[in-house]
Amino acid sequence: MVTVTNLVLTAALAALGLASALPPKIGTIRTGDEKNSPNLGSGRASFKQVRGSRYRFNGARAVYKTYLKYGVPAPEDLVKAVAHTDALYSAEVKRGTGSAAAVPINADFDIAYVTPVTLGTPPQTLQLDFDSGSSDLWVFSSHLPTSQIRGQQIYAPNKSSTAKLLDGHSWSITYGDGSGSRGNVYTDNVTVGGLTVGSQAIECAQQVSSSFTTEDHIDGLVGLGFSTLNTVSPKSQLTFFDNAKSNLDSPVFTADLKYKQAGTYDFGFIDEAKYTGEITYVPVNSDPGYWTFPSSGYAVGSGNFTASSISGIADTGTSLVYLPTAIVTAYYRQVQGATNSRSYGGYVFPCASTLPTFTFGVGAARFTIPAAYLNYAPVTPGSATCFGGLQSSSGVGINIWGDVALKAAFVVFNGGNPPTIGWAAK
Ligand SMILES: CNCc1ccc(Oc2cccnc2)o1
Repeated sequence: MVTVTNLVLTAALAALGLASALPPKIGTIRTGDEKNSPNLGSGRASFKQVRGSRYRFNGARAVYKTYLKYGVPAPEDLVKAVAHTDALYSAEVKRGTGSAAAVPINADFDIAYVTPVTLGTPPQTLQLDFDSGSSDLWVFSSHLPTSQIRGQQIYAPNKSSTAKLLDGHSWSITYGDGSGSRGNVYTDNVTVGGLTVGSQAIECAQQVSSSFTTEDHIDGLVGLGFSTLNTVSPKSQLTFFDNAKSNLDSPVFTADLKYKQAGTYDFGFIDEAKYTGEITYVPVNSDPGYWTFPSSGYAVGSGNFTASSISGIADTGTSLVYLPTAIVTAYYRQVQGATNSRSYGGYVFPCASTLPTFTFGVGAARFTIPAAYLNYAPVTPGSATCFGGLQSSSGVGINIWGDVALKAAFVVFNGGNPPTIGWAAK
């Protein structure tokens, strides 16, 4: 790719009549596949020329080349035109997309999903929990006491030639389930599914809570909430998505989470093969920093749909669905043997119970969570008592559409202005 510096230098030489001292490289014309060329060995060779995938016809540059070819100084406005179109093309070349797997961390039930993320130079790959309910990208790191690491992959900034300490900065975060972590901050290159952000803030853990230490399949989180929630101090940092947005073909990421199998997170594009029918978009209130959107109501099993505006957040980092007590009690009234257990901290029922589905509305669209998703897991391994995938939000303080709901749909997180969220069947 021709840099503007090269161009200005060439122009300067051209102006002095010393043209073509730096023959500019125009696009990349890929020659034919030499080893399969039909007439090698006869002392003659011809190569099929094909247009390079990155080739962009640039008229101003073609004219400019003619001036160079005949050693005629190019007029100033032509040189400017060439520089301008090159800059446009280089911006276009930089535009991108990414696509990466979201893999359940547990074979038996979907506690959380992790996605491979490479950090630094040479690349260090960690499995991170993409969390639209928070906005810190933090990792298990070489700055943690070894007593707090139990099998997790760590990021070692001192082993990355592109890592830079964000001097004097720190972070500390606590999640809705009481877990948390804190530490210092570096910037480095971060790549997700082929999409790279240079100088992404990577928050290196110096301390993690016990539930992170015991969760050995999660090496950290990638916050995909709004950057206003970021905890880095004294200067808060941007999320991976906010940093990537201006280079994405479209300012979106999508979640296609699945029940007990790997799904995908896509960045910069909407994959039509991942959903059926239409996507229903509704407004997002990003003020609290979450992807807060209005649901239009609910139905339990084959019962009537109750129209009711429910404000809640789409949170890929939370396993379950947390809704107002009135809705949750209406659901468990239909489940034989269900009780709201203080000892287990929520609604439980005999694992053999037949569960109804749960349908929620987004605008005029309706999404039904299959009964299997709502039988979340035995309260302890092998127990005949199971914990519900739908729980009351009264203790949480906010309604949360976690993975149990998200994996029943294809969800578009549109970071445009204004932000919206789209839901589609799949
Ligand atoms: C289960 N506690 C540790 C843990 C793993 C992933 C997360 O992250 C969370 C937890 C709750 C809400 N949002 C993100 O915490």
